[in-house]
Amino acid sequence: MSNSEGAYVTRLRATRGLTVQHPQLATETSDIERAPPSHLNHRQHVSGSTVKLVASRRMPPARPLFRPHCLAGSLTPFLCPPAVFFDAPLAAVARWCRIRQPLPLARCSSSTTEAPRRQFQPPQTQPSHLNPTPDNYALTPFADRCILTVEAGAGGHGCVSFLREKYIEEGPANGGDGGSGGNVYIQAVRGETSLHKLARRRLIKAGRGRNGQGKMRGGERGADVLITVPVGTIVREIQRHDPVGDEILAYRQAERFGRKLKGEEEVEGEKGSFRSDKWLVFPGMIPSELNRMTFPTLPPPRKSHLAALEPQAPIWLDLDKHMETPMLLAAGSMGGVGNPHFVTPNQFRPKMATRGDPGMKISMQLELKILADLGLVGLPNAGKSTLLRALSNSRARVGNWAFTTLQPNVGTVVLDNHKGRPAVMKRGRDGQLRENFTVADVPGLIEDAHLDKGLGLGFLRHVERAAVLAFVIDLSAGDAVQALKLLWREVSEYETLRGKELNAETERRMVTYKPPSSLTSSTDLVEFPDLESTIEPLPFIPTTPISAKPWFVVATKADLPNTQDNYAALQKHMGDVRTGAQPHPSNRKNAWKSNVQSVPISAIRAEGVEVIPQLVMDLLEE
Ligand SMILES: Nc1nc2c(ncn2[C@@H]2O[C@H](COP(=O)(O)OP(=O)(O)OP(=O)(O)O)[C@@H](O)[C@H]2O)c(=O)[nH]1
Ligand SMILES: [Mg+2]
Repeated sequence: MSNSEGAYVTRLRATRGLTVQHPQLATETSDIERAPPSHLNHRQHVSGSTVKLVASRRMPPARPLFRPHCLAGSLTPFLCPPAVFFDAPLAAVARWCRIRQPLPLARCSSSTTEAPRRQFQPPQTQPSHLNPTPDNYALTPFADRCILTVEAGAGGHGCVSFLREKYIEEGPANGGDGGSGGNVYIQAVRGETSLHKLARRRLIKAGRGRNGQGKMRGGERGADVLITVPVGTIVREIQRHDPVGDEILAYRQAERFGRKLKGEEEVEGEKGSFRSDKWLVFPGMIPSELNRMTFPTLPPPRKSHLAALEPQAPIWLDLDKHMETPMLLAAGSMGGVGNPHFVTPNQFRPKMATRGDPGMKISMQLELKILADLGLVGLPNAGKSTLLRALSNSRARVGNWAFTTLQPNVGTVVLDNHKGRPAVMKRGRDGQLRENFTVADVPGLIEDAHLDKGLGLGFLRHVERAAVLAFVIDLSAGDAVQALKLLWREVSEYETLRGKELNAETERRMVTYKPPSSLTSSTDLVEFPDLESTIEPLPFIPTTPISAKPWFVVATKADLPNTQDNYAALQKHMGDVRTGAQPHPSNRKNAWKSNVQSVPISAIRAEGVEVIPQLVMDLLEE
């Protein structure tokens, strides 16, 4: 790590007699040593029963990355950087600081006894793509759900204008009509893997139509917008504000029941009064003239003919296929009409035009149903991120401590780079030759993750969204069969929990059923309230049960000594599961076990990983 920007660690409050099990990697230690000086003495400030300090050039993130319960002995001021992780009770995190001195290993070694921990093993190889230093990573922004408001373009205003030429002092009306607003389209495309770009934008507006101009020139159409989302996105409408739609409804009702519309009360016959939201008048007009003016009946409210292509409200779309052409979400509104539209035998020079219609606003929740083709499930520090690096060009963060990965990393494994024969020739569901598949490396699961421990339920949700699961098991970290059982226990407990919640949710919705029209009340969305806090949670997306998904085991770190026996036991267990001698680790009846197998690999040396793409492709067809 270059030390130009300095190393950041967290200063810890001092207490006596506690153990510091030290920076685990030699690389990290040397990073700390090379870090620029500061005023702190580590002996006074490092305490706790176990702490791993890792230096990083990254500045503290703007938002907390950890939730309190994910750290044993929760840390109060919640500003943990990605670079620091504590895995045992500590006094508190005080503030950010720079380290002055190197942290000598000897001084920090244990004095009080703790539960025995795995001894630090220095890395064998030089830093490389598969054995990177902890600061060699790229954080891929990721979001799998977001709330988005789209607004179709408003129409441009009509124009009040008159012909003026030599010898024609008072020419006829020649104001052009306003242009219609831009449309909002949506398209699910291959290659997108995350909704983070949309999550950041929150509001997407199509362009407004331009106003009409003199000499009968119509306004230009507003610019359309296209929202591209990953394949497997669910779009659910939360609220809708459609002023023109409401007007059309009111107009039809008034026609049917013979009621007068707003603005027509005071006048007799067919003429209406001035409505500032509907009419535009000649700019040179004085107020008294305006008062004397009579306005014709407003033209009936209308929508663009494209509105017929909009999906029915409330919108619920399951975009699970690549779309060749975009789909219309909200059509732009119509522009206002120019003053020639109001010429009558009595009124040759009307001084009014109509304003363009306001655009429709729709608030939607977008959620990724499918995260990736392959999901890597494993205990913390098992080697998932290293495996992802070995399979793809991902630069997921790798570090020899738990919870290095805090958010899913989605990498793409290229099967065909168009430079020769594809690595694996398989056709996807759409009949096209597959060129790649995606792999999601999710944060590690720990015991009781289903009770929201560790990084909790959010990440089990990601596990649920992969088509095939790979259980990554560290052969050097104790009994591999037990580890596999523990992972399956968490996953299946989560499945049970989800089933219960789904039932409760269905019951609740059946009791408090609201017709869709009441959901789409147009008055709710005039301003943008904090939708995330106001909306009721939407129902879960039904997906295949986790235990019914195809899965296999990746036994990693097979390069380390004394791992053969562990692998042999695991292989035997897998054989037993396949033949039915042992129950499926999830203990579920309809669990998938037809072709379960284990693959021994060394991700750090990229050995054995080449069989995984073929295996995944086979399982994706199941
Ligand atoms: N010897 C050896 N070490 C490995 C192998 N794979 C990963 N490691 C090391 O194991 C440590 C943890 O690897 P990560 O890839 O960060 O593990 P992870 O499962 O992503 O960890 P979390 O993100 O914290 O859940 C790193 O120090 C890696 O260098 C391997 O095949 N052989
Ligand atoms: Mg990781």
